[in-house]
Amino acid sequence: MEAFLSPKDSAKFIAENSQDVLVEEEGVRKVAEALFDKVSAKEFSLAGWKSLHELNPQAVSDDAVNWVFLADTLNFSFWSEHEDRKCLVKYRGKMYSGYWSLCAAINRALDDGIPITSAAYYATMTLEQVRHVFRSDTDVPMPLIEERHRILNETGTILLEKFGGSFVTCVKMSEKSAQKLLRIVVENFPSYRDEATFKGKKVSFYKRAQILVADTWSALEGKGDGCFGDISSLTIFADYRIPQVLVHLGAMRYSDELMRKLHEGIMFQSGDKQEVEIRGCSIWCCGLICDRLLELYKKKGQNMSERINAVLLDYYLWDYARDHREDMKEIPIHRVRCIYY
Ligand SMILES: Nc1nc2c(c(CN[C@H]3C=C[C@H](O)[C@@H]3O)cn2[C@@H]2O[C@H](COP(=O)(O)O)[C@@H](O)[C@H]2O)c(=O)[nH]1
Repeated sequence: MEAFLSPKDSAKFIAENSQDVLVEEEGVRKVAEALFDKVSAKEFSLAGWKSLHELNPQAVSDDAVNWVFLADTLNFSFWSEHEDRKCLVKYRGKMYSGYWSLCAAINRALDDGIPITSAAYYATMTLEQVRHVFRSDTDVPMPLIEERHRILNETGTILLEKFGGSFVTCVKMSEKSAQKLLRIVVENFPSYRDEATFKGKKVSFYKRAQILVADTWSALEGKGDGCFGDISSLTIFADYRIPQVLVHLGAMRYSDELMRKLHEGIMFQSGDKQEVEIRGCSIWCCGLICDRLLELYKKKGQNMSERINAVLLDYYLWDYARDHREDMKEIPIHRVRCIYY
């Protein structure tokens, strides 16, 4: 059976053949120049994963790795049909939305003595228990709660049967290779198989698998078992926020027909031609921004390959998108209900 192209090779093929999404070379150059001075900021650093995000685990521990595995197993589809009616989770006096509502619910459960990060627990959770743990503090529930229940049971069972119930086993098996860990995750956990067909080719994005590797690297602070020598081989994580911010910044452009569909709030299916073009071009565009950034530093005689990679660029752009919602409202997200992002 023909193998899937890697996310990087998929992105190249998609960008070369895309019709409704275009990468703007001039916009890429401008974004790289605008980010030049940001590279040394904490928002663009590995340490920012903990120092900027109070809900992320702060310790370097097995518990932190299993927390990350649970969070990224459920890290999909938080957008709401109406901006003023959405799932919110209150934790330690603060309201969280979107992806952070998931993290707040996980930490709320742990504080309540529910071992939600233990595979032995979530492998056999009932739908009612999942509804309770991930309950919203508004009347809008977290989207796709039944899928989350199915994925928890499936993933927990596999982790118990094949890896002794801990994602640390997978990390150790990866022997400090991000690509090896990515392959272990995709080969063993079906819900992470974020793949599609585009113009007859089998393409992959592996958004949750790649962010799982990246978050594991961040939780372990790039040390010990998390010292991935090939972390720069990962791409950005093709979600629904990164494309929005790339178009907002002028690095990417949608055709008039696609922009009209986005403004109408039309739902896409995972694997649709235009949805694949949005995701593939986003990955390709961010790869070019990284290349331009590295070139700008090289011209100044500085090799920044340890400080500039797609993971850190992604974290920066994702946080930027979160903090500039208002400025970006003229660029709608593309709406898909799926378990991949
Ligand atoms: N490309 C990319 N996509 C990411 C993340 C994250 C959170 N992770 C990091 C963030 C801080 C910590 O550093 C975590 O490591 C969530 N998402 C995606 O966004 C969407 C949710 O958006 P909203 O509805 O606005 O919350 C959904 O598809 C979700 O899968 C990321 O980092 N990059």
